[in-house]
Amino acid sequence: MSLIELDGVGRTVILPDGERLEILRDVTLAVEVGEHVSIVGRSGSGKSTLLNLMGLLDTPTEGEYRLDGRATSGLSQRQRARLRGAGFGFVFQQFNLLPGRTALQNVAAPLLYCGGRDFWRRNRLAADMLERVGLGERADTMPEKLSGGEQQRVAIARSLIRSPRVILCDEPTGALDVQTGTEIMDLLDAVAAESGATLVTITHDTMVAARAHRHYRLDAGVLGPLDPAVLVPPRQVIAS
Ligand SMILES: Nc1ncnc2c1ncn2[C@@H]1O[C@H](COP(=O)(O)OP(=O)(O)OP(=O)(O)O)[C@@H](O)[C@H]1O
Repeated sequence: MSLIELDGVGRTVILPDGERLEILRDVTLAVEVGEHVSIVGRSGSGKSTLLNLMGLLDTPTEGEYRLDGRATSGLSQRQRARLRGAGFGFVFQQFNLLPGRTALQNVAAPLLYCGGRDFWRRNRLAADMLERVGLGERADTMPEKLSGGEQQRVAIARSLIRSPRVILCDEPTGALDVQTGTEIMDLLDAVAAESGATLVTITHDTMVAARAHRHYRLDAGVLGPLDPAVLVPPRQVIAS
């Protein structure tokens, strides 16, 4: 049994003029515990839509999504929200940090609504997470005073704070230069390996994709294998 199983999944929306737009078509994908899978596609190919489905932010209009062998189609909004909060960490291109809150407050934010023990020890957990991503000294700094790479580290610390089983990354290096992007991917790989988390990375960057164990390509909403010849080994580019 796979952790994530998409079985003939589609996502169609009805546009205001009544036209049907098929964003994803017949997507079948299985992701195992601890794997790193990448999905490469051009702008508009449906990457974010696919990631949103996996993260229970959106629902398929066709097919079935099973998480840990359990069908997600019958879940209530409340059950989906609970599973999402406990099971998934998200890392986005634009960091999505709360302005006017310190790095520590940003990292602790997912624990504000979880209740129980973790609510009361949220600041200590957040400080530990910031240490883990190399920003222990910057806990009291506002995001706007941090570099792009540092902001993404804060976002990674925030994504890890509830010990997710899956980290979903949407263009995690898209707003960073190549060197900083490489450091961020090194960090993501390291923290995922340490915690045994599964990593799914969607990107248009074949160098970022090359780091995964398995690679897919999304083309106009259709998922298929990626030709390994297009993958650029990361070290080779840094060295040149
Ligand atoms: N709710 C929606 N209503 C109408 N169109 C949508 C909706 N969601 C997505 N789309 C369209 O579906 C296509 C795929 O969107 P998606 O954001 O998944 O692509 P993407 O591959 O992530 O693109 P990018 O790399 O530019 O972010 C786009 O053409 C987008 O405009």
